[in-house]
Amino acid sequence: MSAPKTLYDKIWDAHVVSEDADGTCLLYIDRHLVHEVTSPQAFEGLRLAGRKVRAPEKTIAVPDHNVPTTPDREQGIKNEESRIQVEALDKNARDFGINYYPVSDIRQGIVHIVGPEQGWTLPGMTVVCGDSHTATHGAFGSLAHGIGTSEVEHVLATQTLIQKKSKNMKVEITGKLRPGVTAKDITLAVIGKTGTAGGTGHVIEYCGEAIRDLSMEGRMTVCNMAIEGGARAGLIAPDETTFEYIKGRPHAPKGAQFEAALSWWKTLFTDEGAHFDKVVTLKGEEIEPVVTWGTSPEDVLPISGVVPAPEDFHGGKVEAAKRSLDYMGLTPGMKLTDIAIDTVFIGSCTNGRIEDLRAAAEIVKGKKVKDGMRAMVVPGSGLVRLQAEEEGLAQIFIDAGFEWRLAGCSMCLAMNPDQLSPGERCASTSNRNFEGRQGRNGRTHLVSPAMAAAAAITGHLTDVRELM
Ligand SMILES: CC(C)[C@H](C(=O)O)[C@@H](O)C(=O)O
Ligand code: SF4
Repeated sequence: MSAPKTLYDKIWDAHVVSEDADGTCLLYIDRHLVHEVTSPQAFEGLRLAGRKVRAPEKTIAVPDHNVPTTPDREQGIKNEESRIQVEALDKNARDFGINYYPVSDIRQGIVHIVGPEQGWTLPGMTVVCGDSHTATHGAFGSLAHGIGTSEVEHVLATQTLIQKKSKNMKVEITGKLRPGVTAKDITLAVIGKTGTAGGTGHVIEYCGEAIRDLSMEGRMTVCNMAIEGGARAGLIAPDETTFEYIKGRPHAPKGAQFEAALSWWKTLFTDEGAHFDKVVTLKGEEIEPVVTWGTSPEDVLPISGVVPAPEDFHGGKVEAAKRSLDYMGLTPGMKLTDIAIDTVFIGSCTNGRIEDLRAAAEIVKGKKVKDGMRAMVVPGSGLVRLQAEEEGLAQIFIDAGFEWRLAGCSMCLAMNPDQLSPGERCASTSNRNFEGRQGRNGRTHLVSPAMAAAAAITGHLTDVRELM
């Protein structure tokens, strides 16, 4: 019998084309997702070399970062740099004959939401994109790497990627989550525990009862932030929840092909006794709704906590905490629930899926957004938007005073008109709270969709359990 393998080992081994003596491998890539920010130079490189895209049928492009999300967006993009990037993608998609969802297409949205939604992302695949949050696709038990622009060109030209294998890390969430606690709280709590470097050099497999109990949407939220924990990728073994989600999607296999795929997908789990280089365990029952207080995704505390003092930390983190508190305009000892919020952003590839909007709408229903608050809901794709309208969620948000937007990355990062002004403070369902991330001198508190909704109603960071 062969040695027991992890899920990561299995997918890796199935994709190695060749291996050098030093362990550098050439990996076959099953899906290449492309957005407008990291691809222009890559396509230009192909043009200069007179090359074609090697596998256009496995290459999928969609503009997301730079697109405005206001209803008037068909009038074009005002910012020149943004407009040029999106126009370049339009042209490159046409010239190279790849799959494309332009801004005018109802299926357009954030690349990590569109891929799974359209059935491009499947278990056991290798998926790459010139974007760090490609880890999202690991929720299907696919090995999903973020890559740089020169690698984008390499994959476009050859459908392969040069990689060294990472180590195996297991993150187990045991037991059940308590009411009001979501996938976002899990993934933030994990980073709170491991730090942003905890996963460095590793691919994380998330497992345990609390992970098994999550929907595909929740699993994508968890894997999305693997990169924020420093990992190369995040993975969850596929199961009935996965197969059910995939079945019938436009690009998923059909009929006999589905059955054949299914019999392989069912082998995609970590064998009994397989070796992990690092193991982290959290108890599901002990996870509370969390928020970030600082400018790193590891600055996580339960909402019942208080703003920490620099002296609570050790080493380099003391200075970092000082700087964070200064930037965030917070005083040690202040209750987290006393932090006043002026902006709420519900969206992004972390939390812009239908389940996220349902969770937020559940809290918002019949209530009003606090006076003076700017609150927006930005569905992750045109199809999520449509579904939310059909389910009556859009109306709940609109009635409460939220702006109801078109799909895109929006206020997750300051590359489009949705930005914070200096000093503004946002409860955001996105994944990064770096300085300036949502706009120059803007302040970001990362939270779940339900927690963001609660803050929109009360005007301050709020324990969502009080509104349930
Ligand atoms: C613009 C893009 C390259 C970037 C990433 O790689 O993640 C963005 O999506 C982000 O979230 O910061
Ligand atoms: S939604 Fe945010 S994290 Fe996701 S791809 Fe867009 S900018 Fe990056």
